[in-house]
Amino acid sequence: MQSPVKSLSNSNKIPSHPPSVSGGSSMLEQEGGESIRVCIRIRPLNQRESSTGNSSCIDVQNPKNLLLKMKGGMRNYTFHHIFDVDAQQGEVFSETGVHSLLDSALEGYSCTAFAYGQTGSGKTYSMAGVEERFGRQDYTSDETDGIIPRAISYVWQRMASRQERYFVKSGFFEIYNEQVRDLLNPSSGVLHCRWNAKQGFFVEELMIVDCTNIDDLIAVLHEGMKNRKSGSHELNADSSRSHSILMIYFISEITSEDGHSFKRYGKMYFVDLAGSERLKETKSQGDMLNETKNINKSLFTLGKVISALGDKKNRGLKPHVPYRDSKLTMVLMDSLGGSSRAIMIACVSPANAYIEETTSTLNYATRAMNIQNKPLLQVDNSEYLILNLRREAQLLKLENEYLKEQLARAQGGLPPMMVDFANSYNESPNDPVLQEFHFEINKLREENAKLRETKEEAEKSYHQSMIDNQSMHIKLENLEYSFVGSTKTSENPSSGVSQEYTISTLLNENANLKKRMNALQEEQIQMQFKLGEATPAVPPQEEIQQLREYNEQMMKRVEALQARERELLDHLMKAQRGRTPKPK
Ligand SMILES: Nc1ncnc2c1ncn2[C@@H]1O[C@H](COP(=O)(O)OP(=O)(O)OP(=O)(O)O)[C@@H](O)[C@H]1O
Repeated sequence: MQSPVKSLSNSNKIPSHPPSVSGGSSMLEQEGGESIRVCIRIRPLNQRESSTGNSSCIDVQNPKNLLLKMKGGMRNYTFHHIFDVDAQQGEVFSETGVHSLLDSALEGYSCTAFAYGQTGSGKTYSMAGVEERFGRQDYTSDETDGIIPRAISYVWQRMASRQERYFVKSGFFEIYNEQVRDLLNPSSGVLHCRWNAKQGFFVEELMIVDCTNIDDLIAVLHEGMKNRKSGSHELNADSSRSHSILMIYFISEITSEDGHSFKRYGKMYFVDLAGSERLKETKSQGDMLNETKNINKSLFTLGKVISALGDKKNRGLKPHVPYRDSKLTMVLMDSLGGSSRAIMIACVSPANAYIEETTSTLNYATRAMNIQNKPLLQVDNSEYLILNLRREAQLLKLENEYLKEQLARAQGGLPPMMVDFANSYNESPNDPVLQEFHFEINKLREENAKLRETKEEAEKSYHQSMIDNQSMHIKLENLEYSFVGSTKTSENPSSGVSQEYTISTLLNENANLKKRMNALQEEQIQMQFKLGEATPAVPPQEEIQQLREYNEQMMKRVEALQARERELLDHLMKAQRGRTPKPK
């Protein structure tokens, strides 16, 4: 496909750093969704309006607030951005945030920019530029170019600066009198709108062309604009009588260092809606009257959809949204309350004669600000696989860090919480990126197994300390028992009195030891209780060390007691034989 358009003039050069979409009022909502960014554009009063004595009924306070001068007083409106009458096309392109949408489309998201407003309010001018220029063979780009030609130029520059390889495809259709028509292949007649789980609503048998360069895409725009249904009426000599939808698909192929590639499917829709108009104002008759009725019907359905989605009462609920009531709302389903990122440009005339239409547009736009979308990345299956593996690797890394941290704190405890990764992924695909993930996961698994082993050893050593304590306790019990026996023996009047002091000292010593052993046992029970809990409680190294030292101390005391016992028994025996050496 050839086009006379080569590139945008220097005066229209797009800034290299696109402005943030969020600006002051964030596009991202706390609830996890993303609201539609709504901008208002006020066009200048036209000649007809000025000559009939109209004045402006809109007072722009600042880029976010405007006052509407109504009969009963002023009404304040707030939007994400307001373009006053003197706003230039380049400014509209940058401040609407279309840049950001295009960048998202290149990342694999679905995005939509749509223009809404009364007939003659500047929708086509904002979206495409001066309509009549598009049919001309000598068309060259200039500053009247609207959002779409600028977007094409911008996105082509962006693609050139990115590493990924992109395949660009495009289609252009219109909805006229509730019938879908292919703007690139008008002879194909009426097309059907179908639905499937993967794509949602889509136009069946629509011509989709490959665009290998910027000119191909510009040519799609020109061809479609030329074929679009238009008519002349009281309010607009070149009025679009249909809703037009230009679709641009960006299929990106990302190639990793090892040569593996996977795909992302991003798309950008530009929707130029037919005007919302009052029949009496347009003075439509015949076919045009029917068109106007149909336009209003589909816009009425769009209004119902916006109301259902934007009504704060419906937040968190699943209200009935009448998407299926019109072709327009069917094809916009994904853009409204779906998985797209979206921008609405609501165009208004400042003329006080149209204050009713302007009020209606501003109210419509206000409701649209409440719509929450949940943008989703469109990727192919292998990408999902990689994302899952990445997640798995991340979990293993976390486990690994946890184990290391626990080991650093202590040389004991229970095995950590286990995640059953073994069954979570059964495929062993051949491609290198996936293999690399498997390799990394296996490495982490091995490392984790080793860490667990070390922990188990530390745990065993801890348990051994416990067992030593217990056996020490038993020894002490036995020793105490033997002393109690000795005491009984010492009560024998023939045994003498000098040993009384030694026996009571030993008994005191034993009682103290027993107390300490009970305390130790108590500690041990608590430790066992801790170990039995779901959350692994690892006894700190310090604690184990203390237990060991305590064991050693007790061992010494037991040995001392045993020596004392031997000495005492010896003393008692000698005393019985009539020789009574003094105890030490
Ligand atoms: N901001 C603007 N600055 C200068 N001219 C404008 C501006 N907006 C619109 N116009 C002019 O006003 C006329 C009507 O605009 P346009 O065709 O874009 O309206 P529309 O909303 O698309 O109408 P319809 O719904 O009937 O197609 C055109 O001649 C257009 O060039």
